Parts: sequence; C-alpha cells; structure tokens
Amino acid sequence: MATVLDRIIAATREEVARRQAATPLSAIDATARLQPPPRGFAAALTRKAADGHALIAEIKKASPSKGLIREDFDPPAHARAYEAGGAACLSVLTDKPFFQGDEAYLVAAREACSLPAIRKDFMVDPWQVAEARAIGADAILIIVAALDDGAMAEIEAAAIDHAMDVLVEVHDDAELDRALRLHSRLIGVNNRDLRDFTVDLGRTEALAQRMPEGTEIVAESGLSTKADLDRLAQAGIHRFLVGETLMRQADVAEATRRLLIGA
Ligand SMILES: O=P(O)(O)OC[C@@H](O)[C@@H](O)c1c[nH]c2ccccc12
Repeated sequence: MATVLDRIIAATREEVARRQAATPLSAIDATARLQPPPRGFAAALTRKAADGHALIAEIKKASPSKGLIREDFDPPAHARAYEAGGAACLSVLTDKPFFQGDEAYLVAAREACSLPAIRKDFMVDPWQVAEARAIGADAILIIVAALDDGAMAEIEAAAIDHAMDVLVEVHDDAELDRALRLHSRLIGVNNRDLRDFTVDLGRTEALAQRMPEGTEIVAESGLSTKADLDRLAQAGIHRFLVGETLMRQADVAEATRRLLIGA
C-alpha cells in the first residue's frame, strides 16, 4: 500500500516536472547565483549549541496528520518571534498540497529576521535546489526514505555547488547507513514515522549511539517541552527541530524562550 510519503513524492515529481518545463535549470540557476550568499545554517546551530539548546523553529500552517494548525498564520510575525525567543534557525514548509505551504512564506519569513532558513520540502531533483536558492533558502532537506543513493548524491552536490547546507533526515539504522555515504554531517533523526505518523523520542536517542564522531545530530518532531530537550541533551543531542508546539502558542517569543531556557 502506498504510504503518505509515497503519495507526497509522486505529487512532488509531477509538480517539479511542470515547473521545470516553465523554467529550465539554466534559468533558475542564473537567478540563484544573483542571490546574496547563504546565511550559514549549520554554523548558526553550532554557535547556539555551544552554550545551550540550538533550535530550528518551524513555520508550518498545516500537516497531513493534524490538518490546519494555526488560523492566524503570519510567517513574518512568527519569524520575528522565533528570533526574539532565541531560535538559531528557521524551517519553513513550502509544500502546498500536503502542508499548505508556499514559497512566499519562506521569502517573507526570512526577510523579516536575520536567521538562516531551511526550505522544508520534498527534494526529488537538483532543479529544486536551485529554485530553493533562487528564493533565498540557506539550506535544504534530504529525506533518505524518499530517494535512492544516486538521487541523494546529485541533490547534495547541487546544494554544495550553491554553498547551501544540507540537513539529511533519517528514521532508522538502514537509512543512517545510507546518509553517512553523503558529505553532510548534519543529520536529523525524525522521531515521527512519515509512514504512519507515530512519534517516539527514543528514535533519536537510539540512533545517536551509532553516529560517528563529528556528526551534528538534530532531533526532529514531537518535542514540546524543555524537559524533552533536556532529556535528549543527556544523550549528547544539542540541536532540535520544533514545529507544531510553537505554532500553537499565543505568545510565540515567550514560548520559544521557555522551551529553550525554562521558566
Ligand atoms: O511539528 P513537530 O512535531 O514539532 O515537527 C517538526 C518537524 O520535525 C516536522 O515538521 C518534519 C520533520 N521532517 C519533516 C519532513 C517533511 C515535512 C515535515 C517534517
């Protein structure tokens, strides 16, 4: 049976083919090269991790499992609140059919603050990397479960060519083995299984045991309190990706601060 991830990837391939027909790689690449250089996503995380929890704060309007998460969705206001609350980086969902995202949200959020931003989307083709850079993104996500080794390597090469950082997302041992064949050492463990949406914080702890020296681990999904972050810090994890919990708060800056430093 086709999983949600399979359906997302199939829809993404069709959409990318349409866009590529309208704007060939040479054109999107030329636009990407006119951008000011990326803001340094991995470096911002490492700076914050030096003296506490380093947070990638996510801007996500809706998700396949939860539906609409926030009615008064305001990406620039959210971005400013995340920065004020002490986040290191932004993550912005741009996938439309499943997450109600939009490229415009990334552009607006990034312009409203000085944080580096990852384009959170389903990469299936290097063309999308150039497009991400053309709209200002500083980093891209590679979901190992969605790609074969050849496609992953090509997408990573395009990101390196554009001086962008790559967050490589894994969910189990076999995916981690494949991730480690890439160059990036920024590795996210998704505590949520994209096949059935179950969440288990023990995922990151278990896989952290197997990460080689020098790997920068990001715990992703299902984190809601400072106690969750403190628990993972015990396992040597200092980088976190949090979306839904922060999206639902009335005072986002205060909630971000509380998540990172407590009280
Ligand atoms: O909202 P949460 O549970 O805090 O999770 C954030 C983030 O980890 C999640 O949105 C995510 C992780 N990997 C993804 C891949 C695609 C889309 C979304 C995601």
